[in-house]
Amino acid sequence: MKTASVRTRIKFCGMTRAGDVRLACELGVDAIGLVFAEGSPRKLQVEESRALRQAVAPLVNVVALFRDNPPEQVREIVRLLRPGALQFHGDEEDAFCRSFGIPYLKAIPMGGDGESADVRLLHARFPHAAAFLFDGHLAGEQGGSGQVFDWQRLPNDTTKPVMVAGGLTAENVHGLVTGRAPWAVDVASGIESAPGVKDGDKMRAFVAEVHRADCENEHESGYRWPTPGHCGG
Ligand SMILES: O=C(O)c1ccccc1NCC(=O)[C@H](O)[C@H](O)COP(=O)(O)O
Repeated sequence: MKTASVRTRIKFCGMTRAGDVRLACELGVDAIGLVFAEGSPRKLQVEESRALRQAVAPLVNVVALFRDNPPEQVREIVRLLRPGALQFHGDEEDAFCRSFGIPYLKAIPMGGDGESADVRLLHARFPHAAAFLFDGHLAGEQGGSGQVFDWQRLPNDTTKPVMVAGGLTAENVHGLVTGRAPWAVDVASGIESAPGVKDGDKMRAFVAEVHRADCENEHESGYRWPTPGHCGG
């Protein structure tokens, strides 16, 4: 898979507190995820989500997450929050996902002992997806499950950006980034002390480990950041 990117994008998902959002932005994450999926312990009411939206720093992307929500609900969230991307975790098809006029990320459940993701099938089924998010949960189950899947099953040949989620932590994300170099990593439970309650130390450690892995990839690829000392060299 090895993406030709010098920096792995980071998304922190399932934010429920404005202070956590502010810290995530200070740590330099690329996106924060706000969950509107029914039954999730991280699900937000519209008013809560508006307060979180206001805590997001400029240039940080907001992703709204859904799992088979009715279209009018998605439209209402889009109208009120103006997210930069939508993320779908249910049985939504391409026509539905793209109908809101905002780039969409399609979550692909990788839980269980399945085979490698079939890229041709995914591209045919979701031709307008901006990226695929390979996530550790089982088909039909909620995201944010904390379950890791076998990263060998990630596709090598997709032309869309690959995002990886599922049980990522500061302890294992370095191995993922150096081994597979995905476009982006996505984490919810691995930076929490309880569902929806982010832990500042875990957030810091996660970002630091992604950065450390990016620097190792940099040395391997021969790329050099224009800023001296960027990777401690
Ligand atoms: O986080 C949730 O509760 C959730 C519920 C329903 C659909 C998606 C959900 N989260 C999606 C994410 O993007 C998570 O970051 C991803 O599933 C990874 O979660 P984790 O394994 O806990 O890091």
